Amino acid sequence: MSRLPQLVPISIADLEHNAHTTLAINALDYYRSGANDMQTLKDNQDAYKRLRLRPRILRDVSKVDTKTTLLGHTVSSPICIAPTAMQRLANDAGEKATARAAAKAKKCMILSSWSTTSAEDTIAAGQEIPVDQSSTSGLPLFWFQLYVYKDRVVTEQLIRRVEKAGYKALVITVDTPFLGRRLADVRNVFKLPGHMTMANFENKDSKVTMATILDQNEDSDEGVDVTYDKATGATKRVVRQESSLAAYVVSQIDPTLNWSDIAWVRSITKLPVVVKGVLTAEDAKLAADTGVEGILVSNHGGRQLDGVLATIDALPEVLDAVKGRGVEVYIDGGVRKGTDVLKALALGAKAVFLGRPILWGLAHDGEEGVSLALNLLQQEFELAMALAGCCKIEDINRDHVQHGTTARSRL
Ligand SMILES: Cc1cc2nc3c(=O)[nH]c(=O)nc-3n(C[C@H](O)[C@H](O)[C@H](O)COP(=O)(O)O)c2cc1C
Ligand SMILES: CC(C)CC(=O)C(=O)O
Repeated sequence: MSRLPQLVPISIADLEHNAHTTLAINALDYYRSGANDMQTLKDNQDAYKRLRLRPRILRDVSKVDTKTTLLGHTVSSPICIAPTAMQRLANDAGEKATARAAAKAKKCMILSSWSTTSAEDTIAAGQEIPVDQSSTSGLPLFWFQLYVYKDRVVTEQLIRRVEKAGYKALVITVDTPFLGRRLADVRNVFKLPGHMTMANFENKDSKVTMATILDQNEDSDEGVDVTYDKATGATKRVVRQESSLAAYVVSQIDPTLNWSDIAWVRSITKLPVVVKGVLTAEDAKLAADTGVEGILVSNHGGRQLDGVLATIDALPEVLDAVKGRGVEVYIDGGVRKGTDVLKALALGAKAVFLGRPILWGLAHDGEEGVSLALNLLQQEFELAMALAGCCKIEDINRDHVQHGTTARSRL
């Protein structure tokens, strides 16, 4: 495959370009893909482009402060890191590099259950970064993303470990009873390279190892390719394997998950709970009824059910549904520019979470690359705030954004 030259990155798009030139194809495809036609993947970004900003002028924007709070913790900015599995595919330092960059920027990072570095080692890497604990401009914050295993003992053990390690919230992913069908991963028969592990499940007491699944998958006869011989016109059916991730999810993740399980998790931990993957008013109300502290409006970066709303289009109904219920509402999916962050906050999101931009940074230059991705977004956001007449997060409101391209007075 011919590779394009690298760019000196000055935007997330440049970092993505560079990742395309350096990553091995199975990692690149795994990271960039959405499910099926990838309609939702594309729409997540397009929907931001359909919104227009309404700036205010003459407001003394010489100083812009982006600090905010997440479930009572002050962080430097509402720009946060979404959980993405298997970060060592991008760079050998993987989740440790991301944690260090998050800590340096005093931002919130959510670690995936399916990280290639353990929960303990990841947070320890972040905690190695010296921080002034009395700082009022924000502190690093680590949350843990939980996949609920069929085996509730495995799930509970993991919760105990992350509580002990110092994670401050559990983010339960609720949109993955089965893995969405990402065609490139099926074609590539995606596998985690042998020297990497799903590090949270490698202890000797746990029956759950990726190796077990890979072994099972070696014998699997799922998936068929049809090849066509031009010379003879003959077709041949070639049996091949599925993406090992899909097999892993089927074998381990509980598709019976329902609201009573969210209540169960709440009953066994003192950590606040965020549900990740809510897209409708109906489910937002149920989440609030269950007593969760946060909702992350997410379509999993377009990787699960293709054809759902872009998250920025789903956000208003979720916010309306839980208004006055004391639940914080966050968003992820398609955030690539500072103006996207401003639009999401103007519509009412408390914070935005970045998935792929962090992976592109990691692939570009490990910890430095993640810092670069965070800094580029942060600088763009500060500039967007200033140009829209906002000095602090509380200044951003619903009047700063509108749907459509027609002036409001003519709507
Ligand atoms: C490669 C990759 C791996 C992901 N792994 C997880 C995961 O382990 N757990 C999870 O809840 N979400 C996972 N997600 C979804 C992200 O948390 C997030 O919802 C999504 O990436 C946001 O969209 P964006 O990539 O456009 O920013 C993953 C996304 C990607 C791209
Ligand atoms: C291991 C994967 C199933 C993690 C994930 O959520 C994803 O790839 O989107």
